[in-house]
Parts: sequence; C-alpha cells; structure tokens
Amino acid sequence: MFLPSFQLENKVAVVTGAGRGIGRALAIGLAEAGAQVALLARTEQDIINVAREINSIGAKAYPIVTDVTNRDEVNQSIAKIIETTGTIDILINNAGMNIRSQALDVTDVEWHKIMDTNLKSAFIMSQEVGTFMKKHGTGGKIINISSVAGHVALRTGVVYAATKAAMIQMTKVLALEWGQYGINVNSIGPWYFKTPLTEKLLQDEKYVDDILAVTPLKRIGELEELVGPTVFLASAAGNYITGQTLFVDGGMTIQGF
Ligand SMILES: NC(=O)C1=CN([C@@H]2O[C@H](COP(=O)(O)OP(=O)(O)OC[C@H]3O[C@@H](n4cnc5c(N)ncnc54)[C@H](O)[C@@H]3O)[C@@H](O)[C@H]2O)C=CC1
Ligand SMILES: C[C@H](O)[C@@H]1OC(=O)[C@H](O)[C@@H]1O
Repeated sequence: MFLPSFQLENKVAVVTGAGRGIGRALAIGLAEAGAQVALLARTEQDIINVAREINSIGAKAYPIVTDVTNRDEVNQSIAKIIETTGTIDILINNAGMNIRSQALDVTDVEWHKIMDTNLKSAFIMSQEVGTFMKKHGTGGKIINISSVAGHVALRTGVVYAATKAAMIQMTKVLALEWGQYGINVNSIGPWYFKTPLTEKLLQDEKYVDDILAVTPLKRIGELEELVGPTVFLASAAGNYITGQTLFVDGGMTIQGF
C-alpha cells in the first residue's frame, strides 16, 4: 500500500491566532482531520466560539487565552495543554499582524509590535513546544505561516516582509537542528486570502485588480485551499518533508514577464 494517511486521529495540535481568519480555518480543518486542537489567542470570545464550532463536529478543542509574544503565558498554556491531553504533536505558528507603511515612516513601536507578533511569537512557541517534543521522544510537526511577502517584494510593509522572510529561514534552521528528534519544521506561504487582516484591502476593486494581474490563477484563494496543504504537512503524508516553504499563492511567486 503506497497511500499514506492524511488523518490526524489521536493527534494534539496547537494553533496560535486561532480566533479568526486563517487560524480559525486551520484549527477547524485540523479537527475535521481528527485532531484535538488547542486554540491560543488573546481574544477569549473568539476562541470560545471556534471551540464550539469544533465541538459541533464531535471533536475536542481547548480555548486558552494567551498572548503568544509573552514567554510566561506561552509556558503556562503549553503546560495546561500537556496536563490536559498528555502531548503536543502539531504546532501551527499562525498569529501575525501588519502595519502597512513606507519604510521611512516606520516607528520603533511599530517595528517591535510587528517583530514580536509575527516572529518572536513563532520562535518562543517553537522553542517551548520543541523542548517538549525532544524530551517526549515522539517527534512532531511544526508549521509556520509565513507569506509570499517573505519571498518577493510587496508594497505592504518592509517590517512585515522581514518577519516573514525570517520565518522562512528560521524554518530551515530549526528543521536542520531538530530533524534528529523526528521533528519536521515547514512553512506555508500564502498570497491573499480574505480575512479580517485583509478585508479592507480586498474591498478596493483597483487593489484586487492589481492582485489578480500578478496571479496566474486569476482569483483570491479560499481558506480551505490553505487547510489542505497544512493538513498534508501535519500528517504522515508529509513525514519526509522538512525545512520547506510551500507557497499557496495561485502561482503569484512564479509570475515573471
Ligand atoms: N490573510 C492573508 O491574506 C495572509 C495572511 N498571512 C499570515 O497568516 C496569518 C494569519 O493571518 P490572518 O488570519 O489574515 O490575520 P487575522 O488578523 O485575521 O488573525 C490574526 C490572529 O492572530 C491573533 N493574534 C495577534 N496577535 C496575537 C498575540 N500577541 N497573541 C495571540 N494571538 C494573536 C489575532 O487575535 C487573530 O486571531 C498571519 O501570520 C499573516 O501574516 C500571510 C499571507 C496572507
Ligand atoms: C500577502 C501578505 O501577507 C498580505 O499583505 C498584506 O497587506 C496583509 O498584511 C497580508 O498579510
């Protein structure tokens, strides 16, 4: 038999920024594939709502209010997950934000806010979960939600782009260091998807025309089109893939002229 399993039965996944947008879609998709899902975000009602959606399909969910830029809160939440479920098999570093401004206008406060939310959170979550996975000896899957902005130049902010490029490189180095522990570290690089982060931008017809002009598939992605690649990398089907970034972008990053 050659077809590996895409199922996540008996796996425990942790999703950061799981209260809305891509994180909510990934959390529900992982649950639909059989995983129990811990939902980390600062917005309590959002993650309670997502937990209810997951429970409604017969799966288990654990909403845990966490500021994932805060190491103490991360440690407390990870301890709670392990105490409740006994393990962590999958980590999705999804939490992120952007302040779209020209480079000359970026303030120190904005720099630290974007760097902490997008990059520091992924690193400290990976460190704490990676420590458990190494000690527990059962390996695991870490998936970083980067962006095409980390691979090609966009007009949506230099600091955001730097965090996403750093995530792509962090993915490679963690994969190199942790492969010996059976931990796969990969990244998903989305182009535009309709979420609260991009809602206003995607209401501007001219902006959407500009997006489609550089998108070979000539459409904005649907959230389920991110869930499939993520479940693939989180499942046994992705067992021999590590250090990679899978751009889910309608072909945008291959667009030349
Ligand atoms: N929507 C898009 O078109 C694209 C999004 N991405 C990336 O996908 C990820 C998710 O983006 P969206 O769902 O669009 O954003 P969103 O703004 O809809 O959701 C972001 C989530 O992260 C949470 N979050 C923010 N700071 C946090 C913190 N300190 N602690 C815990 N949770 C925190 C928010 O509460 C929210 O639940 C981000 O990393 C973003 O950079 C990448 C490419 C395209
Ligand atoms: C594709 C980018 O990641 C996208 O650009 C933005 O303006 C948003 O911040 C999204 O993340």
